Amino acid sequence: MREPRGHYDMFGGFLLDPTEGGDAAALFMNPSGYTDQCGHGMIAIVTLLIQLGKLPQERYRLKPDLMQVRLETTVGILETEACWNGEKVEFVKFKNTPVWILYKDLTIKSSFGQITGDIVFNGAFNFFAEFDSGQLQVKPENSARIMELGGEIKQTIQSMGLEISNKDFPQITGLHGVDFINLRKKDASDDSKPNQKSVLVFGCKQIDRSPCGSGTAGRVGSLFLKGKISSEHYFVNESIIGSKFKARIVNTTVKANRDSKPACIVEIQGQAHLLGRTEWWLDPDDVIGYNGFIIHR
Ligand SMILES: O=C(O)[C@H]1NCC[C@@H]1O
Repeated sequence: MREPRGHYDMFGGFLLDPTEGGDAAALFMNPSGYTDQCGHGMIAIVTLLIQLGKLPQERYRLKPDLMQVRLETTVGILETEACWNGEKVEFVKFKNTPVWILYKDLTIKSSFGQITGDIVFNGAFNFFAEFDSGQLQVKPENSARIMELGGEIKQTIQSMGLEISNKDFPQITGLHGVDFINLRKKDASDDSKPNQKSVLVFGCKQIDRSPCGSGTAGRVGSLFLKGKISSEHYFVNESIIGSKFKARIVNTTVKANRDSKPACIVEIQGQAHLLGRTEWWLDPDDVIGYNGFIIHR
């Protein structure tokens, strides 16, 4: 996702042929390299596959307007359901890979002061921390501060020598991102308003524009595992630019990390829109554009 074709915060995915019985396969990437789970990318890819007619009509399996699509990812085959009205995909739901907590209530020192949060597995390892919106509000105007602090927190955690790995997916190690959360006051049974506004700083200090599908699963799953929310209601997470994902706990009896950790499965619902199609060319004489570049922040 490098310049000149992409930009610093751009997120992408390769659509690949399935090899393990799924309907399609996806490999996600950001400017710092490949990444393991991407919820907003899955919602986008399923929308694209259906709206461009890449999946046969006989896959209308559940109800006339609900299609089941199985996506192969680096964290296994993930089940999705898409609501297709014959013209557009109205929403996509997917069941995230099991969420579990690696480190609970970890306190670290930072230029912001002491910050306490959890390191959670949601397809990658992320550090989730709540911030008082009076002190640090999740909004585009604060993105430079959030980005810097996210990079600092990630570096601090990485230098602590903590074991950050998953026995179910040995290829996934280390911290992927830092999730900044502002809680919203609302009645838990109100399923329409956001429960929180959040932003994930991931990779080499990229700012997520989406509410982060896998991160929303990580946050909701860890709140459930800590006994802070029930599985009865939807949980709505709002991104830094105001887009929203809805989440709900759909399985509370799973175990993860080779059966050593209590885990849960969270279903995420969101919407994507197709923007266009681009054709890129590679000119071997173009010493800059051939490999692309990023200007680190
Ligand atoms: O939606 C998500 O899950 C992704 N967003 C950026 C980083 C995460 O992988």
